[in-house]
Amino acid sequence: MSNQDILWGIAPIGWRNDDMPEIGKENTVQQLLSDIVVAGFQGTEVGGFFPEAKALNKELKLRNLKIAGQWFSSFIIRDGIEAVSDEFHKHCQYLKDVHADVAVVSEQTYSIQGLDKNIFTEKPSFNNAEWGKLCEGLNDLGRIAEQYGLKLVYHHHMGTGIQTAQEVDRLMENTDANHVHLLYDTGHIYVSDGDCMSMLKKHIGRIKHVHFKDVRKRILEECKTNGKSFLQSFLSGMFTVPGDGSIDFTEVFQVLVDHDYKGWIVVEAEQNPQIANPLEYALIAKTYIDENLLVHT
Ligand SMILES: O=C1C[C@@H](O)[C@H](O)[C@@H](O)C1=O
Ligand SMILES: [Co+2]
Repeated sequence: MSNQDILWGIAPIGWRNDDMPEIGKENTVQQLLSDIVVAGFQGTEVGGFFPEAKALNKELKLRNLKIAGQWFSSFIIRDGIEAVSDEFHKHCQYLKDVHADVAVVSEQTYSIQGLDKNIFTEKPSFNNAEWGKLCEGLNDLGRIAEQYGLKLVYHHHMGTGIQTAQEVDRLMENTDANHVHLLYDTGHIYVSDGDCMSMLKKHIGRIKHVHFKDVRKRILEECKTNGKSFLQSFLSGMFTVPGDGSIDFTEVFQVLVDHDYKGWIVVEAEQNPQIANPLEYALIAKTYIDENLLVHT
């Protein structure tokens, strides 16, 4: 594997979190991007607080950084594909303008990820008609993404209708592999199913984007016992950067390398920036990657 095949990024979510815009407000885009350079990453994903394309490109160029992609909350089941397509075209145009590679899509109809509900017991499920509508709609969005030179990567997520390995299997079976790819997020599947290796091995051919999110198992168990929401769980420290939690990333990385994975691996650890200094944790992640993952390649 050559070093160019994998690009290493870190998401803005440790500095400022789109799920909770009130925390980390003091962290500017300039501060975030400069911290990313200091920590030694090659790029990031777009956060909700990022400026328009021209201004962002200038800040990126100053620091020789790249954009991997950006999250898009789709409501295909609730609003229908036509309404979503209009919005998605605009989203993809912005991503093209900032030279991104992927459009991260997550279906948010009935999602409880931002609500004050027990994230471990109250997730929604889709009925057969909703599944059909979603899969067809994602195929359409995948074709739109391609018009902008992007790959649509689907983000399975806690508290949504596509959370468990079984739900991801069904989504992969019923969408077109040419147009709908998978974003593999270690943290979400570990919290959901207690295992992150099966999904990786099963769908490695569809995985075109990766989020490295680690989980502190002891805190996960506490959050489960107390029936916490998604937001309360991450504020309690359920997630952290690779090497600081309970997931064995050497195993994960080996599978990616063995299957010649090409693309981004983005460290993504939402924590409260007032408790977990974002630059300090970015450095912990990079040191772990350099000393435990890249050392064997
Ligand atoms: O990729 C992600 C984007 C966030 O907005 C989300 O809530 C987080 O958990 C995640 O994995
Ligand atoms: Co993620």
